[in-house]
Amino acid sequence: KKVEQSDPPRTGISKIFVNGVYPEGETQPYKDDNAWRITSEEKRHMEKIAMEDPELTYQNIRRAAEVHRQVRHYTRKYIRPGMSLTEIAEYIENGTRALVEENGLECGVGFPTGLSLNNCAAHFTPNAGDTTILKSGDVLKVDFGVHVKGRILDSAFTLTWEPTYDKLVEAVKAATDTGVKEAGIDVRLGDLAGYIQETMESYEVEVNGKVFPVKPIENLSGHSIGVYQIHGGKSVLLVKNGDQTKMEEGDYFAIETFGSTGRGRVVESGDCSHYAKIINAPRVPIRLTSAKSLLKSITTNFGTLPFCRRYLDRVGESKYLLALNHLVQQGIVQDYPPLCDALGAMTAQFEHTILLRPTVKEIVSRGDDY
Ligand SMILES: COc1ccc(Cn2nnc3c2[C@](C)(O)CC[C@@H]3OC(=O)NC(C)C)cc1
Ligand SMILES: [Co+2]
Repeated sequence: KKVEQSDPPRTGISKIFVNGVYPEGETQPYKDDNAWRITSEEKRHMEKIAMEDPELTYQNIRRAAEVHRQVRHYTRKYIRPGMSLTEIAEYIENGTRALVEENGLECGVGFPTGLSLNNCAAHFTPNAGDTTILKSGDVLKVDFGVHVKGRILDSAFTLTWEPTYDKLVEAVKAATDTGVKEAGIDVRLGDLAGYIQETMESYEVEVNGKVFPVKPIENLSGHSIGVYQIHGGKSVLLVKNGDQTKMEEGDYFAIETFGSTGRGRVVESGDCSHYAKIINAPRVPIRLTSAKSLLKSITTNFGTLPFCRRYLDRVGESKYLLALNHLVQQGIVQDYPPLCDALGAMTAQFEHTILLRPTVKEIVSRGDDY
């Protein structure tokens, strides 16, 4: 008998997909490829190897994607104006941890639950004591991640409860779908940015009789994703540029676009919540004892995955700010403050994770919602 998901979502996904086979995402053939990659014996063989290698297998990222789809399905119904951002974050994180059957660094939350409001576009999640309450006129970007064996599913969507900014939301959803559609092996990042920009700029939003063109946020980007590494080093900007770097076979990409009715540019603003160990940080001796022990806790609990202050609270750390700022100063931990456009601007985001498989492009985070 098929096991159904509970509400709130708490049934481990392996109890539902008992044979360990998770749904393949939407697949798209690579452009002007005339099906060569699908029929090529060599490409199919390479893919077969990827399927079998436990590290490379697509089952890890597909399991993370199924968790993401089920958690966001319930979350969209649950989030209501009047709720605090903290209870929204905890709903998403509790659901994610239960469904992925969190287990140390084997599988769990991929990165902090982004809940950026209105002019803020990214890297905001509440710290302890944050009393922000969601309002009906807010435009909320929900950006959360799930990882299985370090394969991070990074996907995001925008929620509104009034129609004022529907055109902004539509513009960004369309721009992200353009990015997904035009992405492919050997596609230049600078060209892909141009296609995204073109779609985004073909929209405008009318707010109280005033018309605003939708602008891509020029200093935000999509990015490649590595194993336990949210940013794999390649950035997909949102405005046309000359970056000749190509997307490559085997790459995992977070294709995300951000639109704004404001300047189309973000600046760091407000208290930081998001942090991550710098991958190949210099091994400098740490003099400050509290910083030494905090670093040990970060390495144990998060490795190189991004974390936030609430996650430090949760694993029992306290009075850690001095030590944390010391690790940032020493270039061991990177801080990621909230990224916001001007006050009064409204921003929206949509994001999918895509796999550039040898034979096809797989939009692994695609659901019936977006
Ligand atoms: C510390 O927690 C995180 C969580 C996610 C990321 C993933 N990411 N990496 N860069 C970005 C992101 C976000 C969170 O997707 C939002 C867009 C942002 O683009 C950006 O800044 N681009 C410039 C380099 C041009 C990074 C850190
Ligand atoms: Co994201």
